[in-house]
Amino acid sequence: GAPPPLRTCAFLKIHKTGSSTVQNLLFRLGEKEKAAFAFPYYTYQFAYPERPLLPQVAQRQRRGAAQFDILCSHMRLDLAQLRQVMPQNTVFFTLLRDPVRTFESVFSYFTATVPAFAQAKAAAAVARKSALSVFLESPESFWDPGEIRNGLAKNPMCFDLGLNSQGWNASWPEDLAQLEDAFQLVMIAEHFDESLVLLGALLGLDHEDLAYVRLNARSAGSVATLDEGTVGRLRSWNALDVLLYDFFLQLFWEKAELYGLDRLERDAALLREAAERLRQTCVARRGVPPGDLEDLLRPWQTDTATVVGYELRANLSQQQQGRCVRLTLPELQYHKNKLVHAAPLLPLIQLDLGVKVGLGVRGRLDSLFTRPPPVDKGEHGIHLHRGGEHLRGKDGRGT
Ligand SMILES: Nc1ncnc2c1ncn2[C@@H]1O[C@H](COP(=O)(O)OS(=O)(=O)O)[C@@H](OP(=O)(O)O)[C@H]1O
Repeated sequence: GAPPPLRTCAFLKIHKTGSSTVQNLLFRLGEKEKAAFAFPYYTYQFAYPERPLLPQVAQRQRRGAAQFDILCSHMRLDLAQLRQVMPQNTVFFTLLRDPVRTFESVFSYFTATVPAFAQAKAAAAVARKSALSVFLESPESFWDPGEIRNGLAKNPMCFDLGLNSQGWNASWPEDLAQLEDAFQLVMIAEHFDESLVLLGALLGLDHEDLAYVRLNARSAGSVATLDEGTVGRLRSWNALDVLLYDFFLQLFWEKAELYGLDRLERDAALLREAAERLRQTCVARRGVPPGDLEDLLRPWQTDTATVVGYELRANLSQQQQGRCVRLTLPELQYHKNKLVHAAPLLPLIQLDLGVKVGLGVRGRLDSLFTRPPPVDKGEHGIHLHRGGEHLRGKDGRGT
């Protein structure tokens, strides 16, 4: 018979954990299943790092759908609002990565745009040291916790999870318990394939559905080698992310044992084979520098990190091309594509305020990615990219 429909799900996309790879998989699945996406009305993320989620939700596909099926764009978590947007039976899941690797990646990618990092970089130029080492010598001296754009400068995973990420606080155990309760699965990037197998079990997906290529990876030259001292300083600066990760890593292995460790390894191997087949079909060259990539497949670059991509095979059939382009399509292009081809969008969320949002006209959508964003701090509490330089940067709409 027909496969069971995809379960309704919300993926909290945490920066620099491998989240674009998971998101891409959800986009492809959702498209195939004609799912109703709750996606950001304006751009590729929901008001980040602010948290007014509701007014930012728009949808496409399955016109007249009574509810959303998938949500997977960047936001800073606000569980209450997320629960209002998504139906009650939604599967919540997210992905964590080793906190040292995560922070190194966050630092490298956002050096110029997170103020605390930018200051360290300026100081480093004078001291002729690396920005990261200067930052870690005295992070407090660069870090103004009152500045929202510094959210990613300390415990970035906790920040994206909506926690108080600035330091130890009394509500921590309760916050963790709440997350454990809310998320049916917390995947671990260091066990990516095993994580996907568990996700597949949760959402009713098979190996072919779960095949992926690693997206949004930096070039080897952009990745810092970390000595032992640096690792220690990174861990102590991001102590809450370390606690968070250790907690969910343990939980991950408990889930893995319930699934059966042998079975998990077997299924992860099958998944790797499926992924390898897909790569063989699609990819001519991996690790391709941005200059060699066409616009459509070039991942967003920042001033301080080089992000590599994929060159597709030349002789693909039209059907293969559709599949392969989607497989390697970067986050911003996937969103843009959805937005541009989404006409007419449906007004979906009726705010308490009695204001209807989410209804767009085609012309406005088409220009979304070519003109500066509307700076609307206005009536409906929509704070688009307020102060979020890196966010503007990632859109490629800035300078
Ligand atoms: N499958 C898999 N397994 C392990 N690691 C992976 C995977 N896919 C992506 N990555 C790494 O994740 C980093 C990109 O994370 P995100 O996509 O979350 O970044 S972003 O916040 O959306 O910009 C980026 O890390 P760095 O290369 O260290 O920057 C990717 O290499």
